Amino acid sequence: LSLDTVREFLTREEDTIVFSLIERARYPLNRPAYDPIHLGDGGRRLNASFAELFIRESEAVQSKAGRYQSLQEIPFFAYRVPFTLAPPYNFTRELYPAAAFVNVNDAIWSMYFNELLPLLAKNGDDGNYAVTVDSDLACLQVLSRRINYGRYVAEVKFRGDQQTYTSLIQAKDRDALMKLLTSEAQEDVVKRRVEKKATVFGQSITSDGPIETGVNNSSVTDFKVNPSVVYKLYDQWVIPLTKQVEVEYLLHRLD
Ligand SMILES: C=C(O[C@@H]1C=C(C(=O)O)C=C[C@H]1O)C(=O)O
Repeated sequence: LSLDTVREFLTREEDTIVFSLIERARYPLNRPAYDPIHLGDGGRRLNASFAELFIRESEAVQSKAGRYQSLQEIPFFAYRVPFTLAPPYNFTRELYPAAAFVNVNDAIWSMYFNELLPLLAKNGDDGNYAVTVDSDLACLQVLSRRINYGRYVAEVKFRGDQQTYTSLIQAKDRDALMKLLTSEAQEDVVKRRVEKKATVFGQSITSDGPIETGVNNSSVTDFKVNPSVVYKLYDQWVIPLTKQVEVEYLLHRLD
């Protein structure tokens, strides 16, 4: 584990994030999938939306299949699944055990449904609720993995400067920790790269004609997902939440 390898991991996740957003943007908003009122007895019996039920059941299957044996994966719902069906594997435990539980899945959940989804999907309802919500799950899973990977980033940064981090952790100085782990230059690189990936991955490819790589010379409607929405996703949510995970992890790093 080094700063280079954790940054390579985050870079690769950008591809998955952009493609999962492209998939979700294919479908209209499909609002009935997100409101408990449309399920069961006016929503009173189940008290959950179709999206919640779908995600909970899907995660339960994946939990049984061992998905969450890896600390890189954190479910949105808690499961009491007694055993895994998967072949056993000894995952390397790079994280500090007392801090490994840190995650911001609740914040990711509400950001995704309340802020991002309305920017991603056009108004409309085509009834394809299962495929639509399946694509939500794919987005949520990769966003969760990327953002909660802040634990690994924080572990690397802690090991790289134990003395400074230790005194700030002992002083519980969140602001100073945030400042120390922040690299504005790196954030700028990430945001500009991910916006560019959205312009490249989100084009309709034809057998002739050039591939555009700039945001400025094509109109936004040409792209399968608006590159400025992807920029905004990283600027306002992905990076700030990743840093929040880093700070929370560090605050438990000496427990
Ligand atoms: C993840 C890192 O820590 C912080 C968060 C970043 C991000 O979420 O992309 C980028 C730079 C840092 O401010 C890092 O240094 O790579």
